[in-house]
Amino acid sequence: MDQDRQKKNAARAALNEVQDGMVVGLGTGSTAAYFIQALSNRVHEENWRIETVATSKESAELARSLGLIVKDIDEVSAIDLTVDGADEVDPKLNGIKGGGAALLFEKVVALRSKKNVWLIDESKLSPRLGAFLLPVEVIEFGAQQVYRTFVHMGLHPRFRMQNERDRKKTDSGHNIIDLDISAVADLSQLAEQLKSITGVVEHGLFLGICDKAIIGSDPIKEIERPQRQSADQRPVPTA
Ligand SMILES: O=C[C@H](O)[C@H](O)[C@H](O)COP(=O)(O)O
Repeated sequence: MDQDRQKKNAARAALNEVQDGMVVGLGTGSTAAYFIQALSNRVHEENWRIETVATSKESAELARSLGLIVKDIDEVSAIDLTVDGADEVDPKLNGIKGGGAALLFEKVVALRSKKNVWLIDESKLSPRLGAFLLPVEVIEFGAQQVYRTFVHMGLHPRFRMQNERDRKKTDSGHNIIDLDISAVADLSQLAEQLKSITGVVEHGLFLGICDKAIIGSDPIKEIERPQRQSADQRPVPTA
């Protein structure tokens, strides 16, 4: 089954996770967009009262255009469930995100969510993370200096470009530097190192955050984390 069909399948299956009255975090990207569409259909069919929180301008606009209520994250007291896509996922449900440059808001929302569900197609499952380049969000000021640090760390950095001349800007106006982490042995250590570099805002390693992955194959497969962490047991977003 092609990847697009799998994404749609997973998005439909994720509706089983949603209940009337929930506050739902909306991810970003093509798979999350299928979920937003499916959620909007369900909300209108069932006349549900659902509030959403978006992880990007793109997802907020899509959700609003489909008649969903989109709140600012600071207007809600809790997020019951967040449904998002991912770029690469290992068997322990660690993942790489940020292929669509939305990793910062995605991580803020995910770490405040009671449950995180990722929707993927089979091609994104990987025995070990590192096939996908790791996106790192850095402030524009001194970005070239941070880039040099990544060179010294042997991470073969490259600035994400919008076009031939301009660097890609995130929703927060930051730059993205993509890193080759295929040779890195300890990803938790790398995550800590990255967070300790001044100028780095966030990285796309999502370790211990996802509770369930839904793979949109035929039949649908699900991988669940055995012990779920509640939102307040998760590391705070600065960790
Ligand atoms: O920044 C973007 C996000 O992390 C996406 O969720 C991720 O890139 C997957 O996107 P897609 O569903 O389009 O493959």
